[in-house]
Amino acid sequence: MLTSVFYVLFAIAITIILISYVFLLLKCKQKAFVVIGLLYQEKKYQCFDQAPGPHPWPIIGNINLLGRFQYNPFYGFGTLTKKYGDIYSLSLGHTRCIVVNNVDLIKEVLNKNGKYFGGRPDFFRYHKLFGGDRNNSLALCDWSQLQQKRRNLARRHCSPRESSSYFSKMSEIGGLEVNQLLDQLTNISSGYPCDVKPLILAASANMFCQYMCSVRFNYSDKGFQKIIEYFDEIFWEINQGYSFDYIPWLVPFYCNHISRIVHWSASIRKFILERIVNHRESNININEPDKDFTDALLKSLKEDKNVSRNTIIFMLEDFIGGHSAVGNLVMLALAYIAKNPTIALHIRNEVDTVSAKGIRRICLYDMNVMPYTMASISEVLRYSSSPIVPHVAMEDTVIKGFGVRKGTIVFINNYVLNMSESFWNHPEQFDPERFLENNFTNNKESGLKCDDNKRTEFIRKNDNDGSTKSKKYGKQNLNNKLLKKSIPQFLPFSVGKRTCIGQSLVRGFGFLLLANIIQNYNVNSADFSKIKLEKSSIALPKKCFKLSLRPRT
Ligand code: HEM
Repeated sequence: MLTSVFYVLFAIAITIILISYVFLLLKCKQKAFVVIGLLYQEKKYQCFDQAPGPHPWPIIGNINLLGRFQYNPFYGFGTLTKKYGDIYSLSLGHTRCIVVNNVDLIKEVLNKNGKYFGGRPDFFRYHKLFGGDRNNSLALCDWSQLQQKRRNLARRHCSPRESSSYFSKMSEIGGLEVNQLLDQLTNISSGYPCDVKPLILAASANMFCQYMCSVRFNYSDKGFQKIIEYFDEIFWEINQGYSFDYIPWLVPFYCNHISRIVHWSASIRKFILERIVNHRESNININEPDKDFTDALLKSLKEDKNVSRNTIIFMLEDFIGGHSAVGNLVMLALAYIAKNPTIALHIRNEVDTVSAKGIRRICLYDMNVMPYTMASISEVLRYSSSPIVPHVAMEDTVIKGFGVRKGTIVFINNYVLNMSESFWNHPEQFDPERFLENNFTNNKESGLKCDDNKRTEFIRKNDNDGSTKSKKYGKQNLNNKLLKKSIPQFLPFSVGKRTCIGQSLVRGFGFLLLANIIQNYNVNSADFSKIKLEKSSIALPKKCFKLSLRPRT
């Protein structure tokens, strides 16, 4: 009896494996049918083969290859280029994917063909993170008119111009919150190792909450602490990849993990409703000018019948959640500074010069005259190579002559760009100087690598003129160094229609936190072996390394 059960199960398993294998092979061979023009007002199609790639295994496809590079899948993607070229196909489970590994291809996907690649992967996890529907999320939804509307609504608040009132509001709020953070740090800054991450996240969260919703929370508020922790968990989660994303029948094995995700996101939503939205909703005056982003959102709810209350709440959640990215980025910057004391010295020189040796705090307008500090933030972004959220082809299309079928996931490998020796000198070294230059000459024309410094005459301007000049030519500091303005292969926030909306907030609030901490503290670590910084991620685990902060005398 037992033997026959065994044979039946064995036969079922073999059948499943065979069906899966045939299915996978067929998917690899399918061609993309792409419209190439009109003939007598009829669409003319041409079919294109998919890019070649490694041979898939039944059921798992090529997941085994990524398993080998679990610590850094994007490094793994890079090594596969040696065999398959800069664009190749993979099957992850039964999902077809392409990986693009050079700057021209990346721009071909995101800029030239952005309208065809506006989708996002349909992972079960993504739905669970956003109330059962990933289209509630700004970053994980497919492209739609609603998404365009949401982006337009957010633009003014999230990408403020330096001359705008939004920018001065950011500076003011950021400065006040920095004072609160420094107060908190005095309690723990004895020079002994301490867990600074929760405080930095709380400061960042308060900057976002005040800027977007005109609300701030006490650092000792237990509800606030929990929500920051959950946001941080979600930020880590979004930056991870799991086999069950591609092999859905594995989901039941992860049900505890999934319940945790649901709990984090439901708790965040409850907090935002109870502590921010409900009160504001009852007091909204449609005739008064917008006080903040929350006002703009709530008014759009009244004015536009196509905008739902859910949309508003999830948008707020997405934007407030941006604080985790900033907090993690600042933690990373502090870790690199602790490891490289000369970097701290350079930042401190800028801070001391700008603040007349600490007479005042650093404000947002100082960004223009502190290019080394800004360069350090860029170098953290380069070195950590935060992955670009995968895109999905929304219809059959063609990239570099290879067919890409509707539903194909596109991995944009910006890690290879950030670590390429053809673009950067000694890319393995952490060196903010690579983002600085001495003059205004265009490096592209000279054929130099983007971090080669050219030494030509630079007209010295006095300090008062510095900010006007910096607006015109890029960021200039008091030592006549400039922050390089545009580096074509440096795409930490991606490009195209789905580019990051929060980049100005990242640079602004990140700068304020970093510069003011360095102004006041020497940052060190008692045990550098505990500072584990993974490549291809700016997300740190919830419990990460401790740092020693010693007040500057
Ligand atoms: C270090 C911090 C950050 C990095 C490196 C980063 C990077 C990125 C990247 C690479 C994308 C994907 C773009 C694409 O798919 O082509 C993205 C999307 C997005 N980011 Fe950020 N981001 C950061 C912080 C923030 C913050 C603070 C906010 C909000 C306040 C934010 C809001 C968004 C949104 C809403 C999207 C989705 C845009 C869309 O799909 O239409 N990000 N970000």
